[in-house]
Amino acid sequence: MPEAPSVVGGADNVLLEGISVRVRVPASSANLGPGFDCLGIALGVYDTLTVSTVASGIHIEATGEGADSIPRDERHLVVRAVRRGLEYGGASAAGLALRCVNAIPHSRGLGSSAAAAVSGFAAASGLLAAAGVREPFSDAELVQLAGEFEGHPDNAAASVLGGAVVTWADSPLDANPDGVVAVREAYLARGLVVHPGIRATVFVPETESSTSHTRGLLPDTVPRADAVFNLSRSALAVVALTTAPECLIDATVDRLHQPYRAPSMPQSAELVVALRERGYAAMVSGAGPSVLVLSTDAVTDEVDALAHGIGFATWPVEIAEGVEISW
Ligand SMILES: Nc1ncnc2c1ncn2[C@@H]1O[C@H](COP(=O)(O)OP(=O)(O)OP(=O)(O)O)[C@@H](O)[C@H]1O
Ligand SMILES: N[C@@H](CCO)C(=O)O
Repeated sequence: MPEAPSVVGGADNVLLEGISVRVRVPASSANLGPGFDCLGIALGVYDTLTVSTVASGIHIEATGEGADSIPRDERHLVVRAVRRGLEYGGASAAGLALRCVNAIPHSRGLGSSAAAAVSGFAAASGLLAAAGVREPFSDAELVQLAGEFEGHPDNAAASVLGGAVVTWADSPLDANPDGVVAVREAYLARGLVVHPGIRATVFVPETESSTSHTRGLLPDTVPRADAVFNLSRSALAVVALTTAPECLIDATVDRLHQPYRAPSMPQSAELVVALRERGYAAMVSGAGPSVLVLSTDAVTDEVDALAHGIGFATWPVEIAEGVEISW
């Protein structure tokens, strides 16, 4: 089993002013139907971020998605991830200047918060490397750091590694005098080689949906038949994504989360049904309300018009490479 990195560190090195790093991070779609919390795919919609060390304070210039609503101080998700990443690498910065150009829509099931976390840790990695403090973080470290920080390693791993991913968590057990306890969740991931014929289309509504709200709609226990159903379909999803795209329709049916979330996003549920009736492997993207189609053919104009009629924009997107860091 691959080793998860250990999250330790301090803030021994204060980085000099004038170090800059640039990051480009893709959006992602989690679950891919049945693979609740364990499958994801990177999508070619990108946030770009430039982070520079400055003498003091937090300076944030943001354009694009979320620019009107995100905080411009230490509460900013990317700032928090950069700070945490520097701490993990044994350093700190007196001040940070961020330039964010955001194209990933927020709260639509396209992994914006995971991408923000990944971009922050990737920026910290670049700053540490540019300053000569340490080697850049490995992909495994980025998955662990961003997964732990943001809570959705299925999104985070896709944004780190690109392509499609399988993620899993492991809680190593530690014996202490009071008994055996789980010490810490380790987040691990492996990439899949996506069949070259598969393309992605996302249908994005104007309406937002909070992931924490729609997670709260899920039951704590499910019928065994539904669990078995999803086991077989998520195993099939790995086959369909890599070697058998003709199985995508069967491989993207889910009984663990979409049925429970459907009442909170009726248009998404309606669009998934309409697309599947037309032969497309359609599913809610992550926690919704966007809808993802994986197919070998482009969607038709009729589908585009149908989606538009119920408030969704049609975005054909590439299956993306993972995060890029330059300094
Ligand atoms: N680039 C960003 N910069 C700062 N904050 C961000 C950024 N992207 C997302 N966020 C924060 O994350 C929130 C969205 O998180 P949420 O988990 O609800 O949606 P999501 O990540 O877009 O969807 P999902 O996790 O279902 O794919 C935003 O409201 C904002 O507070
Ligand atoms: N697997 C998570 C993804 C959230 O982005 C969910 O469906 O809640």
